[in-house]
Amino acid sequence: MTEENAEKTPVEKTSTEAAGRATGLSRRGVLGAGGAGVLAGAALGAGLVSVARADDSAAPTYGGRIPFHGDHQAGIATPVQDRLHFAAFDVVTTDRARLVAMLREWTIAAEAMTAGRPAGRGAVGGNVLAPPDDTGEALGLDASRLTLTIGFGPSLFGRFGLEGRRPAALVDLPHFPGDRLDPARSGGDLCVQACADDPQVAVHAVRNLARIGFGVVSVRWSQLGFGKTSSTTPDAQTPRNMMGFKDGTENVPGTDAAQLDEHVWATAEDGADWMAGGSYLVARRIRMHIETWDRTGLREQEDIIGRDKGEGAPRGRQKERDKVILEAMKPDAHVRLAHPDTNGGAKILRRGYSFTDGTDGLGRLDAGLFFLAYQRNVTKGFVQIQKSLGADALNEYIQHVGSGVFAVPPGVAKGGFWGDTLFT
Ligand SMILES: C=CC1=C(C)c2cc3[nH]c(cc4nc(cc5[nH]c(cc1n2)c(C)c5CCC(=O)O)C(CCC(=O)O)=C4C)c(C)c3C=C
Ligand SMILES: [Fe+2]
Repeated sequence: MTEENAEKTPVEKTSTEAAGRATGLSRRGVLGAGGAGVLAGAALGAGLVSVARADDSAAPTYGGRIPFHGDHQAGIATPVQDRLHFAAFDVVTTDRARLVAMLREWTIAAEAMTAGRPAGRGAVGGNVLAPPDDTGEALGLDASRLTLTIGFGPSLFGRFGLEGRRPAALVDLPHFPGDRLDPARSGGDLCVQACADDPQVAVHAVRNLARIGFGVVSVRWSQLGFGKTSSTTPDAQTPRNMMGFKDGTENVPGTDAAQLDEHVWATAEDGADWMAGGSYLVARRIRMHIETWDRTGLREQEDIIGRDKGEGAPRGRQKERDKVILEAMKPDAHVRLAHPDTNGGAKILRRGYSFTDGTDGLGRLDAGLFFLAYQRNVTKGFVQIQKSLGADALNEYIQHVGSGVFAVPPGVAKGGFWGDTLFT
């Protein structure tokens, strides 16, 4: 933890102190600018309202602000918000200096937007002959606990003088049986994970980064998510996925420093000194055959998962948090195969979201789970567990259709920029 963040909860609680640090007008401040209202508007609109709790069990704390700076990027161990906009980018320039300049600009914009301020000089009030710096759709909205998390894909490391800097842990994912990966929904040189309680805030952030990056990056694919399917706060109510089951019961808690160090945060000894304090992200778009699932009997559904549907209790137990008895589950139950005891102790921090992208032209919902998982070692984490899930009874009801793997660098210190440990 940096000195500054050491005494703070993940959601910044103070208003006056942080307001003093805010450099620009808030989104609300811009709208309400005029006379004495400006200062008050700046403090409020920067999203600096106090929130009673730092977990995600409370009603959405629109306006809550999650600090951008720190040893680790926000959006990994911090409490999971309700909405996602994830985007993967191709770098379209061959000029390293332009890429670095864009990362600096992105960082400044990300600092502003996660604090509830507009990008650049804002959406209004500037030169009327020039396009505004900010696209404007988040004017009047609070920070909404927005987090922006950047990652670098394997394809970035063959260029820009980064040859030899690719971490050994950033492996290409192998082909898994049943994969039907669409290249148009896979890969990417960079990714940005935007999470917020308000979907408009998340979409606004990605849109403005894409706009700033024009000529340097172009969006390769993106995914919206509407309901978290995991939690980093075990005391909070566990969310449900599109199959109706509680999802995220057994996850790495965002407050458990020992587990985070063991399973999530990379160290210099892991092979890449620039990744110390970072993590590795696996993203998978997993389509669910919802209609088939909905015609499956309740007992069979519960056997497939290995937990009951109502309470989320493991097979043979009563309560969600009761210790699992793997032998009480069918040999091909999802939880049994994914459990650390079946995988040499492997644990990943899941942070996925449900998605529904309309229908597929055959009258079926194009819905599922946009699976996001952070880990210190992709081979020992996702790859190990996914291999084990080759025997999963759930496979009859799901298909992996998109994929990406990214090195997520450590957090940014004040005055630094996204990826500075890699590029400088
Ligand atoms: C490779 C990793 C995993 C993939 C891919 C995956 C897909 C997937 N999972 C569900 C639903 C549930 N998963 C649950 C638990 C669970 N899943 C994984 C890993 C992957 N899941 C792990 C590591 C665990 C925890 C195992 C444990 O330690 O007990 C559960 C149970 C509740 C919970 O603990 O989260 C559900 C439900 C779906 C629907 C899905 C693909 C669409
Ligand atoms: Fe799972």
